[in-house]
Amino acid sequence: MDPEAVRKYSALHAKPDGLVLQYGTAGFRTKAERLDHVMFRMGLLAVLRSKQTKSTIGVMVTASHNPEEDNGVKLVDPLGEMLAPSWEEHATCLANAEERDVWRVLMDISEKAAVNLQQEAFVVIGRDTRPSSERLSQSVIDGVTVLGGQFHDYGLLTTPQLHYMVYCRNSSGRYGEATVDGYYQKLSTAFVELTKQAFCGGNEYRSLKVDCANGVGALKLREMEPYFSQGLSVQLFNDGTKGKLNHLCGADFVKSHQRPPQGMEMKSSERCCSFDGDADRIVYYYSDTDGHFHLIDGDKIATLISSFLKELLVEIGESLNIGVVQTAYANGSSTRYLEEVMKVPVYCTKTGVKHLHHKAQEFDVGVYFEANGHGTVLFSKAAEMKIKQLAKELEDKKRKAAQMLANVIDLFNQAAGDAISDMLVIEAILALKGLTVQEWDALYTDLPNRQLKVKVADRQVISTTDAERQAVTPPGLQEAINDLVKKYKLSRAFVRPSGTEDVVRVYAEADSQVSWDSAGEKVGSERLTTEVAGGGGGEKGKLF
Ligand SMILES: CC(=O)N[C@H]1[C@@H](OP(=O)(O)O)O[C@H](CO)[C@@H](O)[C@@H]1O
Ligand SMILES: [Mg+2]
Repeated sequence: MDPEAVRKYSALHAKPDGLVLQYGTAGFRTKAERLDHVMFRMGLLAVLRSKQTKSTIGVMVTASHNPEEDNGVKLVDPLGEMLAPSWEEHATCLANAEERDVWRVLMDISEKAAVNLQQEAFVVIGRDTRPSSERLSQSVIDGVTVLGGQFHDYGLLTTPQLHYMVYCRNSSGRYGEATVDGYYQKLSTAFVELTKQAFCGGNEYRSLKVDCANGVGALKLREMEPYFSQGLSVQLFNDGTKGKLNHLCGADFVKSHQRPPQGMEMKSSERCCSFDGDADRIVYYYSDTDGHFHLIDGDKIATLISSFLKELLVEIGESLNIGVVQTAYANGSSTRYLEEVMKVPVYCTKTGVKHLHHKAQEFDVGVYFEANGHGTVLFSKAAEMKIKQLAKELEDKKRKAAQMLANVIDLFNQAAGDAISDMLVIEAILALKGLTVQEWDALYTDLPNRQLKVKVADRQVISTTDAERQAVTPPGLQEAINDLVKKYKLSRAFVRPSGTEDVVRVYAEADSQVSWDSAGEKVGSERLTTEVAGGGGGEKGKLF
């Protein structure tokens, strides 16, 4: 650790004057050309975090579903989870430090977090396919090396693959082998084992169209296909050979526009899905015989998965508890179905995977999904041990259920939501249960809903409580929402400041198309833009 070297290299990755960025819901995200200094400094910070935790730390260079010109970076903690909140603050502090203060801030962080500077450090790095990502990940490496950290650069990876690598390395290989081949092997073996019994019924379910958002998911799915092709054939669209990343395609586009991606040839009743740009989200959809588009989002994915898991848990007859975690964006119909029909407890957390992940850890089997398709299932260590033990011991029928659960545990990415892993789980469940995509969709009917983005002068004037479902400030806002919502059946609306974009998000749902349009429009444009934004920089809220 040489202060002079840090100063010298830092100057080569200088911070643009006056630029202030914040470590948000998913790390730093902005236009790629503003991020060089942030990358270098996150390399430095990853070394400190690695020393402090005496573990391998991950750095992922991606801006997920955001436009190709953007980029971003986030750190991955030892068990493959998101960076601890206190270190998010250190990250923001370091990213915004003036050039001359960088060394001092590093020392401050080391002192506050009791980092032993003599400790060795190891950092693993992954990146998506954006044109800027290779250069920016080189800046991360510069930061790591100048502080004397060791590193392994995995190059192109999906975000969940990087989380997987970190988890593997910190569990001495118990979770799996920390290579892409290890990832492919682990998931594919579990998938093939799980679906073995399904094939007696023929192969009609076994093909799937995948929109890869022109992102890294295309490369990785293509590499992986030979490992699982005996159980599933995938046809890739938007594979990056021509279109632009996330442009008119990908999970975020499909979910927010509720229409198919460009470049996908959909025939009626075919099962299709979309990944986002870094392949940690997935949504399914199909078009019916009348040509109507049907979206199957994260809520319906959570429902399918939890009903499958609940049946297996009942079958093995152990008292393992299961819980489903959602956010305020979950469709009211999904929550009602889970609670009232399936009798599974449902919990609501703030937006952002780290909140859901944290809550899901409280259960033996914790299912969490954001409506936008980011999610996974976590199994407690005790549940995993018990299930794997029962898979060897029990009499026939119960053993089969325990074996299925054991394979499901291996198939889910326990570190992060993962489009590839979720896709394989869903395909296995549909095959095992003999469900068509329409039958899955028919589990319940979504309440019509709408999201608006509203640009306001200062989005932080809005603060919320009750897992973001109630506005606390500015005064009067919640009362106005309540008055509106009262007028419509089964309706619900809330506003919150986005953690990733400079906008306020408005959500509204109600029992008919007419109601939600007017409710959404009213909450969105009238109240927010005229009163909350205070006339300073507010634009008319528009549907997107
Ligand atoms: C409504 C919505 O989809 N919000 C997204 C979005 O967060 P915001 O804080 O709403 O900007 O980006 C997050 C990170 O990708 C994701 O976790 C979350 O679900
Ligand atoms: Mg993503």
